[in-house]
Amino acid sequence: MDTHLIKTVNKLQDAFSTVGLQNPISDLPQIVVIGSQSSGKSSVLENIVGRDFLPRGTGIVTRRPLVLQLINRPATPKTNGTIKNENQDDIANDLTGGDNIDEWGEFLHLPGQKFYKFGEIREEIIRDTEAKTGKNLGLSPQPINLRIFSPNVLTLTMVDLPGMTKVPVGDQPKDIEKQIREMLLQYITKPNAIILSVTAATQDLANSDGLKLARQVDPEGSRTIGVLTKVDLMDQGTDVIDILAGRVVPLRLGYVPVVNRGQRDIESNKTITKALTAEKDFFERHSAYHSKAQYCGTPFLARKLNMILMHHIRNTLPEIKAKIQNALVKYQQELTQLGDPLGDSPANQANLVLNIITEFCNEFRTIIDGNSNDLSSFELSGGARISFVFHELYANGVKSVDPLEQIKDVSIRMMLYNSSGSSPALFVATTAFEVMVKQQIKRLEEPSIKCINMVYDELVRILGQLLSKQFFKRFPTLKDKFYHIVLAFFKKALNPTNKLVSDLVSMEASYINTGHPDFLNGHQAIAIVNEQLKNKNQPPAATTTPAITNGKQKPRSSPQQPDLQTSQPHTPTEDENGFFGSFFSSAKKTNTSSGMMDAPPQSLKAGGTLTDREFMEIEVIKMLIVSYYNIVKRTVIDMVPKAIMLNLVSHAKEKLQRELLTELYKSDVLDDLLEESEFSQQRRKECKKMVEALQKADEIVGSV
Ligand SMILES: Nc1nc2c(ncn2[C@@H]2O[C@H](COP(=O)(O)OP(=O)(O)OP(=O)(O)O)[C@@H](O)[C@H]2O)c(=O)[nH]1
Repeated sequence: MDTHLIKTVNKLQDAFSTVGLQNPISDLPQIVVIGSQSSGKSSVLENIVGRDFLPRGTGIVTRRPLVLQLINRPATPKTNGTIKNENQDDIANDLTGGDNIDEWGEFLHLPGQKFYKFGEIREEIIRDTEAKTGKNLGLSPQPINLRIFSPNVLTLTMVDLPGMTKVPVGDQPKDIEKQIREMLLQYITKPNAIILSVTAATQDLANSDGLKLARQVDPEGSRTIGVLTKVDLMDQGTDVIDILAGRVVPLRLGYVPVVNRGQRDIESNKTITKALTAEKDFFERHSAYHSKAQYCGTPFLARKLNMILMHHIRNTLPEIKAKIQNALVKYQQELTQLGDPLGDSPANQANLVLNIITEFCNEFRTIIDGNSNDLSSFELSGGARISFVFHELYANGVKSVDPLEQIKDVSIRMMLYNSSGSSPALFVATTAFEVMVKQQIKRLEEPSIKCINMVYDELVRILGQLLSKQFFKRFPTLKDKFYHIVLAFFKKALNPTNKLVSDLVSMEASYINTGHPDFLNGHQAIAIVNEQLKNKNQPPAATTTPAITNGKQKPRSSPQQPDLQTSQPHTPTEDENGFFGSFFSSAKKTNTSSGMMDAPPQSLKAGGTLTDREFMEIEVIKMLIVSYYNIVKRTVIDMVPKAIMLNLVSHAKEKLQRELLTELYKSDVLDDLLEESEFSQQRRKECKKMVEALQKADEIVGSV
């Protein structure tokens, strides 16, 4: 093989292996040898490879495909430090099978076994062929896979195939011709196969089986080279000049006449080197060829192949160049992101910390305000999540609190008794209403505090997002510090926020503004309830009369109170007219029966059937509670988010930067803060190495 081609490919392969990229030219065309039996295919292949390792001879010799992978590997440096010359052992290794530690063969079916003697490779091919096909000329499509490692070969694949034959002999099946054709087609149909169609010059070219088959898969002849063997065996006075001139069966890539070793040469162990010299002499001395001797013989065939391979490589170069360029851009970008290694200059360090703090805070504000560059279209982020907490979670949480859920009619009744003190009340007790509504307002503190915690969680989430930035990967200590400082800052802001929010709720509870324009006044409430009472006392219409709860209407009957719908309408007695009517009436009954006045029991409870007045009082109170509660709900839904924004979110937006600067922008901590992570240091080295290697690779590709 052309050493220039080998060197070029090696350079490209080196360029790629140093940068760890998949080598795009590893896929060089396969060279496939086809032709009639004994036309000299194996001989041609051997001459091209320059090694004597294939079984050759008369009759059918190649009976299984031989897939020969040539693998280029660098020569082992000599102990004296000089690199071995590529060709220095060329002759020594010939036929004799002399050992060369840099060249060996390996069979797929004998993994791990290295064959340094090429004669032994041939023996193994014969042994394994017979093992699979028997000794009696049988054929098999099962390939023998052989890899040859050498500094002197191109990494490419060559395939030696059984010769085409028509008449079965020995153990061969009747359709041997068809079977072989199919076997060959499998290999030559691949578009990257270069077909070496071998025909003995002693044979009629028009009947060449190899050419006919090649034309089937390559009608243009763009990848078929005609090889004419046994030119030395032609009758005196005949030659292949007409064929070479394209006057017989023209081929775009032309024909190359060669002279391989004859059977006698093989038997006398003539070396390839000697055979090549003899071939050269033959063409130079032959009267028909001597003027065109440079276009004849194995070296010219090898050059032709090299040219085709070079052409292929040139075609692949733009792709290689693009791959190198892309990788270069990628690594250069990463290198820029990693930044330069920091010098010890305190001014540099301080500047960097300042920049990181500024960038962090800007980004933090941007995320909260929703102006971030990487806005997601899949999920809510940053400020939008906080807004969701306020307007969905918190607002709905507050709206769902039912003030009457915890207020039973009996407790209202009890409260009414108690709030009127020792004198019977004249009308709806304001005190009872206020006491009850205040208790209910206090219940709004819990969802409000929960809302603060949810917003806090969102801030921590944003913090996590920001800490995943590249520069924090580079400085783990700085990242850690940021985390703790910012978290502590948020936590500190929680206290005034909690205080402000609970104060807001307390404010609501501290003064019940019955003069609020939206508040349902007592008269309206009484009118509504009176209407209900009227309906109640007119059965059966009363059965549909609802009581008002939390602004909604629901059936009034409940287990805690007598079912007013079923109790008979009654005229209130004198006793029952007071708030304590029921109680006194029952107490009186007790006293009358015992005939004496006992001390009141330890625990006194209001009981007995509700009077209409009590019913009215209870319903009015409930209605007022619901009305007032709705006003308070609206206020907290409006105010609590404002309080959280003021003391937590906006506070962070405004004051976080100062906090970070106070804590981090100090000369005595800079050294520790900016200690780079192992990862960054390592990665920078890797990237630098890659950039250098890629630049070199780019140069190499440019020079090919
Ligand atoms: N004199 C002479 N003999 C040749 C030439 N080429 C091949 N031979 C002889 O022809 C015979 C067949 O050569 P091989 O290389 O085994 O041919 P093949 O095409 O591989 O044979 P099969 O694999 O059996 O089809 C051998 O005895 C070779 O020595 C040549 O150019 N000149």
